[in-house]
Amino acid sequence: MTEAVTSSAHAPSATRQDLLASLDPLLREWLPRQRWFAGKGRPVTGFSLVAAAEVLPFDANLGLLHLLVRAHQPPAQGGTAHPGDCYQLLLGVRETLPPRLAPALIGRPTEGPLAGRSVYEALHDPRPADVLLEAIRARARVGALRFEGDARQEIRDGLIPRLMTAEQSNSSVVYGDTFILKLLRRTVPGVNPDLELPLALARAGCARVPAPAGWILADLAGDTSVLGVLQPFVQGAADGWGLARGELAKGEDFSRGARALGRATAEVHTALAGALPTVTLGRGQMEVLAAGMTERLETAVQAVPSLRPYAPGLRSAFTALADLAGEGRTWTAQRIHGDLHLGQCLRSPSGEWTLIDFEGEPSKPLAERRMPQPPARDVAGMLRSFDYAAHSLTHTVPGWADACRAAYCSGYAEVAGRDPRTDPVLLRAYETDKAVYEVVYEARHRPDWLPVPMTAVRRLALSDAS
Ligand SMILES: Nc1ncnc2c1ncn2[C@@H]1O[C@H](COP(=O)(O)OP(=O)(O)O)[C@@H](O)[C@H]1O
Ligand SMILES: O=P(O)(O)O[C@H]1O[C@H](CO)[C@@H](O[C@H]2O[C@H](CO)[C@@H](O)[C@H](O)[C@H]2O)[C@H](O)[C@H]1O
Repeated sequence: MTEAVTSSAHAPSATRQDLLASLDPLLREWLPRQRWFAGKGRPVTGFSLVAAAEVLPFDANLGLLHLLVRAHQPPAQGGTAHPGDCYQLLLGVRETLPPRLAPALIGRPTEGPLAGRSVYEALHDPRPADVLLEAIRARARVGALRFEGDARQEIRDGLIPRLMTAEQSNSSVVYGDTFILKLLRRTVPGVNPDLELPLALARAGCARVPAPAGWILADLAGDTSVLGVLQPFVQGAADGWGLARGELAKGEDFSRGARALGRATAEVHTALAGALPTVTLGRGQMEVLAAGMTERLETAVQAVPSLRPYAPGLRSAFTALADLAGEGRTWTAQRIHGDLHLGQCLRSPSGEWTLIDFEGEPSKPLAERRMPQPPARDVAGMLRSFDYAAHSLTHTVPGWADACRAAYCSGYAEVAGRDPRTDPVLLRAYETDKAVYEVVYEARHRPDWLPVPMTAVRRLALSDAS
């Protein structure tokens, strides 16, 4: 198997174009239906091939084709022209598809090099999924693909792969409940925080984040893109979102869990501040930050008109922050998680919290996601999440979210030595920014959920941190 993954390379360009031409009609239909497709609502007008590698050359009724494909789409309304997002596709190729893989079928090309064969989503199939882990173990190189790993973590063979079925922005395969490989679907060249930050935390000895055991890179035109990260699987873990809602559904308090989560968040922040550069943000930078929040609000109001009546109140959260900066206040910024919510926190059966998914907001450029930011941004994300949990159930317990929010901040303060609530203007600005983001997110992806962030919008528009 190792031999197979190391022996192939880029297909010659004429063949690559044939390959893409034969897949084009299938992908036009299939790609926009995927949960992780970022360009929903705009037609795909064509594809170009960024890279192609036969990770498993077609033989004995099975092949694994690795493609990086750019999907061309017209710009979003009011947006500027864009070369199109690049997606990572792992395509299985078989002469005949066994019935168990029927749901994974993408289609059967009618012409070109794959004519008459079944092309399917390879991650559903244990055999090609196994080849990826083998390639990491073997530190293989296939065309532009580079499979690497941490020599100190043993990856034993024989781990049975299964594709995660959870709603995700990417795709993950669990190997024998020992490792989990996340394959990033929308790929961008450059250092990806989903690998960068867990590696930095592992080096700093922070055990709150699973230490990367392997990773998959692509070297393209002088730039490297991160395509996948393999991490230890937290066995028997439950995520904070399910746990918090479970307690609330039973009428139970979740403040002990929230306090422990606050401590875990502060541990990660402290480790990141020690491992990577921190900067001081003064008037200029904070005014830019507040202006960015205001701009996002204006865009959100255009996209979701029901925000309009609350816009002045929401805007005041951002002007209050700019005013404070104008008075000479400074803030320390550092690398943070960037998209922290209850769903990114896993509790092991022994009660330890782990934080996952350091990708940041995937829709933002890498440079922006990698910028140091005040840690209050992550704290605000978690505070929003407790509020989300409280409003996502039909019956609620009065004061439940407030108790969680207070406990989380207290736990954070116990470790960090500073309570996020002592900076209410910054916290309100970040909470408001997040709630506005959530309104747009829900309007686009889960319209039934829109009332949840809208409740917060009404509260935040009326609140005053001073
Ligand atoms: N190390 C891990 N151990 C156990 N489960 C994990 C681990 N990492 C991720 N998961 C599970 O996989 C899901 C998706 O992972 P995540 O990194 O959030 O992917 P995405 O960016 O695609 O949303 C998580 O919600 C969690 O249930
Ligand atoms: O997990 P992702 O990185 O894909 O984050 C996106 O989807 C989240 C929903 O799955 C969304 O989070 C919002 O809903 C959560 C409950 O489902 C809640 O815990 C969060 O607090 C709330 O923001 C997230 O905003 C979005 O970026």
